[in-house]
Amino acid sequence: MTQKHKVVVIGSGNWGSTIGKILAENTREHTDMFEEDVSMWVFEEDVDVPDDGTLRDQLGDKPVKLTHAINTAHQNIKYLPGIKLPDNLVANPDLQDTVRGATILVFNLPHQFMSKTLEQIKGHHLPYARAISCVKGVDISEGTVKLYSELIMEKLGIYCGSLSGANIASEVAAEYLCETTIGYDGPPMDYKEPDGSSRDNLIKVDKQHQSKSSPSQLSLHPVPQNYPHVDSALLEKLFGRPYFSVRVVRDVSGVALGGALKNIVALAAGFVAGKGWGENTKAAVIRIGILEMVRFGCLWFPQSVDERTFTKESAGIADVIASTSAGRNFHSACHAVEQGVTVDEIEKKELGGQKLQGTSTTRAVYEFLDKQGQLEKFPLFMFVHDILGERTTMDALPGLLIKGSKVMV
Ligand SMILES: NC(=O)c1ccc[n+]([C@@H]2O[C@H](COP(=O)([O-])OP(=O)(O)OC[C@H]3O[C@@H](n4cnc5c(N)ncnc54)[C@H](O)[C@@H]3O)[C@@H](O)[C@H]2O)c1
Ligand SMILES: O=P(O)(O)OC[C@H](O)CO
Repeated sequence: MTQKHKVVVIGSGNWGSTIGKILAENTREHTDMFEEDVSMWVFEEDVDVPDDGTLRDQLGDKPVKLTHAINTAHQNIKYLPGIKLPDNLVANPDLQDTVRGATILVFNLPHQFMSKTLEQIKGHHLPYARAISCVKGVDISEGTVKLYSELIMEKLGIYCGSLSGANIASEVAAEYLCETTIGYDGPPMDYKEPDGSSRDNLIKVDKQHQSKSSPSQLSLHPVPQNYPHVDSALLEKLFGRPYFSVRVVRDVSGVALGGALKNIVALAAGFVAGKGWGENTKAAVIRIGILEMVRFGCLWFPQSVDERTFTKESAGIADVIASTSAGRNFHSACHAVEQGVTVDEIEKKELGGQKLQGTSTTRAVYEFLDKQGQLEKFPLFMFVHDILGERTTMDALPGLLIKGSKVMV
């Protein structure tokens, strides 16, 4: 192989910076396969410098640009404070410059910002780049439901897998052992054509990744032969760390969907905790939530979602467990009930600019199910939506759980 992969991260929040750290640690260890520097696109903003002697020596005591803080102090002082980032993780405020020439794009943004970001990237990336989406959410538009891995494929015309798991960012950044799942089912003919840039050599990808409501076929440019193959072995080298155990599976949709829908269940669990109703009630909510996650996958991603992903992989059951105990969605829902305010208010007040994914996912999923006339099959998702919009109260939950205890997949 004569070429090395150029890896970039798009997004620099709590998880974006953590994944950036992992990638940069690995590109430094595998310089035979990857360029050592990893560029990270940062949505530029002015940030206050924490009252810390070393940081103040490096950055001063006036607000600074976030990119300057990351590239000087090697710390994301706003979204991942207290964690040392490798110095080969290079913050870049210019999105198009970040993706230029990159062969592996890792998307790690709150889903709210994805569509606009993809519009800005279009035409500035390599046609044969490959992508991994770490985004937890779904895109609902014109009556269809799409995963962000799909949206990336459609908007940029490049193959995209997904990464999701029980991965509370602060714990991963502190290097406490955890697992993750990567869904990747890239085209088998990826490297057969010597000239990857030739338009004549497009590869057709057929229904291996698409939801029922999306187009079933996509034409892809093969990766030139002189790059290391993007396959499960390469992905394990790029993402796996002694503290971050990676399993690669083929169920891209199941992995992405697990990460998106568990946030609705985490909100429900948080509401229960806020009421002080205890672990049995929370367990009942989790059980029904998992059934609804599986049902959603089976209904709208029947060709691709493997039901077992939800029960066997970190992207399924393990993520539900972590998120219903310690995630931001869980804590925000809990505090909202305790303080008698909305979850949106808690997000603004307590999260320091971080973005909840569960509230907008709940609203989007509800809107989609409503259009499909399928709401009654998802009583817990409906309940979370109604609590968020103050259309019902927590007193309705016991009745729902008793009804839900008879719910079968
Ligand atoms: N934080 C976690 O523990 C965690 C773990 C696993 C997966 N995830 C998922 O990773 C994804 C990214 O989450 P995160 O935790 O890195 O982000 P975050 O919640 O820390 O969000 C803040 C990010 O949004 C950016 N931002 C703000 N306004 C923007 C705009 N207009 N355009 C573009 N970007 C803007 C900020 O610069 C910052 O990088 C989400 O889908 C999340 O569900 C998060
Ligand atoms: O903090 P949350 O609720 O966004 O959850 C974080 C991760 O998704 C947990 O795996």
